Amino acid sequence: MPTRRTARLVVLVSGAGTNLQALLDATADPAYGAAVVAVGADRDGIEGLARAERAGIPTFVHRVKDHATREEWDAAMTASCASYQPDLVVSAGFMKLAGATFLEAFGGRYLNTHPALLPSFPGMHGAADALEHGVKVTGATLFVVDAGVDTGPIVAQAVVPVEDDDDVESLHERIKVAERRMLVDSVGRLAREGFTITDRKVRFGS
Ligand SMILES: Nc1nc2c(c(=O)[nH]1)N[C@@H](CN(C=O)c1ccc(C(=O)N[C@@H](CCC(=O)O)C(=O)O)cc1)CN2
Ligand SMILES: NCC(=O)N[C@@H]1O[C@H](COP(=O)([O-])[O-])[C@@H](O)[C@H]1O
Repeated sequence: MPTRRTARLVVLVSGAGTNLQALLDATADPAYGAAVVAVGADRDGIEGLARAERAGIPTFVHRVKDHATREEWDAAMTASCASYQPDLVVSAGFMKLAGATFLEAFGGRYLNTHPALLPSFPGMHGAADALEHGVKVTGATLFVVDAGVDTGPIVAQAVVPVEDDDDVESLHERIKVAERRMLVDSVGRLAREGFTITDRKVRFGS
């Protein structure tokens, strides 16, 4: 990881892209230390891609159904990401699991933000699963993606309360407020300070 030049980020999205927007807003300040150089998606017509286009950031889309196999889709995602020479790839609401080819190219520098306090409530419905379980606090986790599902080394976590009258939407919105702050703070630090991973412990600094 560079600690002096501006780090190059490729951000992957599948939906609204509010986490992407938080990164785009932060990177407007050169002192942040990182720039979004491309945005990738697994589907067309999403607000996340529109946010990138409005910001003048190049985009790419690879739909699984347009590829003969999941491995070919994974290779296409890998090639498109690699063409932008990212220092970090950030999955921000990207609803596809990365395969072996992608992890071979970007393992150790592929980050994902998840709407629960991992290792509790992994998968696609972190906020709903936490609410259904009846926990009193939940939150968001930024981690370095590995071959498992939401099992990688944890970079940062943010805690939010669960209120008695929460539904999934109100809880997820509260999580997303804390999540965006955590994502922006942590990605900036990773870019400016570098990081090491030893025995699952992620530490800032090189
Ligand atoms: N190899 C990994 N890839 C990714 C991880 C990960 O931990 N390991 N995290 C994700 C994001 N994620 C939750 O945080 C997540 C995304 C998607 C799925 C999933 O089962 N997706 C299905 C398709 C669902 C759909 O398209 O509607 C799939 O990939 O076939 C689970 C967890 C980023 N990638
Ligand atoms: N398992 C992946 C997952 O659930 N990701 C979640 O999707 C939301 C995307 O919001 P956004 O599109 O507004 O950034 C975020 O809360 C993110 O953690």
